[in-house]
Amino acid sequence: MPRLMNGAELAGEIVERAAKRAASFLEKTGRKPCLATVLVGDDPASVTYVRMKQRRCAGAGVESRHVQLPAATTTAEAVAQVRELSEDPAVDGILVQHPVPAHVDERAVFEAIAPGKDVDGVTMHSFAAMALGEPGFLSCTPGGILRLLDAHGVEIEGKHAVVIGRSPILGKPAALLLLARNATVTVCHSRTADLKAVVRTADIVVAAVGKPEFVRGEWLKPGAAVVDAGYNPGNVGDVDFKSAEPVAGWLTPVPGGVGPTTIAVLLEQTVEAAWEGNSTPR
Ligand SMILES: NC(=O)C1=CN([C@@H]2O[C@H](COP(=O)(O)OP(=O)(O)OC[C@H]3O[C@@H](n4cnc5c(N)ncnc54)[C@H](OP(=O)(O)O)[C@@H]3O)[C@@H](O)[C@H]2O)C=CC1
Ligand SMILES: Nc1nc(=O)c2c([nH]1)NC[C@@H]1CN(c3ccc(C(=O)N[C@@H](CCC(=O)O)C(=O)O)cc3)C=[N+]21
Repeated sequence: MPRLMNGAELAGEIVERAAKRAASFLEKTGRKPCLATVLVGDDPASVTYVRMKQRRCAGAGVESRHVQLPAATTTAEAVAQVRELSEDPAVDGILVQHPVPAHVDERAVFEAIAPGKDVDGVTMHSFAAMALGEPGFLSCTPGGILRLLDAHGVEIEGKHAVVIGRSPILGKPAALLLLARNATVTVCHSRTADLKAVVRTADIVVAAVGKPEFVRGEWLKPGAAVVDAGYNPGNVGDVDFKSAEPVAGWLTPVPGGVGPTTIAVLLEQTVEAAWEGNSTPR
């Protein structure tokens, strides 16, 4: 039986610490740290995620301000909105919910986030910092994944980490963070020739595919640490939990694994952003 990597519990600890720092920020400046969330369109899953983030903020003494833009918003309009938030001294962090509608240039909207407010780690600035191993805001889900591994004593240095998926906010930055910790990293994607054979050699597997129960226990090296970043409709991960459970050494549940740590890192980085700069005393 694997050791379960409990993300809900770890997230609770991270949020508790962030809440204390948010309280002292309030004491010092007379205002709470503030996260602005931007949602373009009304995709029901995105609406749910944004609500979850706002609820977590409220519980930690972080204010949230929501900007809802219609699905027909143009790239220029969305960029202008985000720029406004970037210039607003009362806003400490900005999260633009991915995905935006197909006609909107998501990269352009992300780049309108001021680097000091990129608490979701989606800008080229943050990405470059992760790639170079420089300090900066982490992409939240990969940041949470590293926290989960560390909290459970999973060794990273010198290990073979296989990341399945190479999206800009998940797979690719997860690979960069593991590399910065001296793992030997392989990044797999839809054109990978023999995925099963690669996964078989992994000490650490990060599944970020977006396909329910895609990774099977039979693919795994016995004892591997398996992180399931997938979050598919019906709260189903990208790893087939049942077949992975008898083989893995460590395993994240879905729900209660990577999801809660993602939001915890977002909150932590928002409080950090508030302390670091744009704190205008009232
Ligand atoms: N818990 C959390 O906080 C978060 C969870 N998620 C979840 O993580 C999952 C992935 O999300 P995201 O990265 O945004 O998804 P994307 O769809 O952007 O990326 C999926 C990646 O998986 C690869 N892929 C697709 N099919 C295969 C295949 N058959 N074999 C190998 N690789 C394949 C794609 O390859 P290619 O590049 O070649 O197309 C791509 O790189 C989803 O379930 C999502 O809901 C996402 C963000 C945050
Ligand atoms: N710019 C951007 N940044 C993101 O971080 C981002 C995004 N866009 N778009 C969508 C995905 C998805 N995502 C989740 C976060 C938390 C849970 C989470 O906490 N899930 C709970 C379950 C909660 C429930 O459903 O009750 C769990 O896994 O235990 C899930 C999914 C962040 N995303």
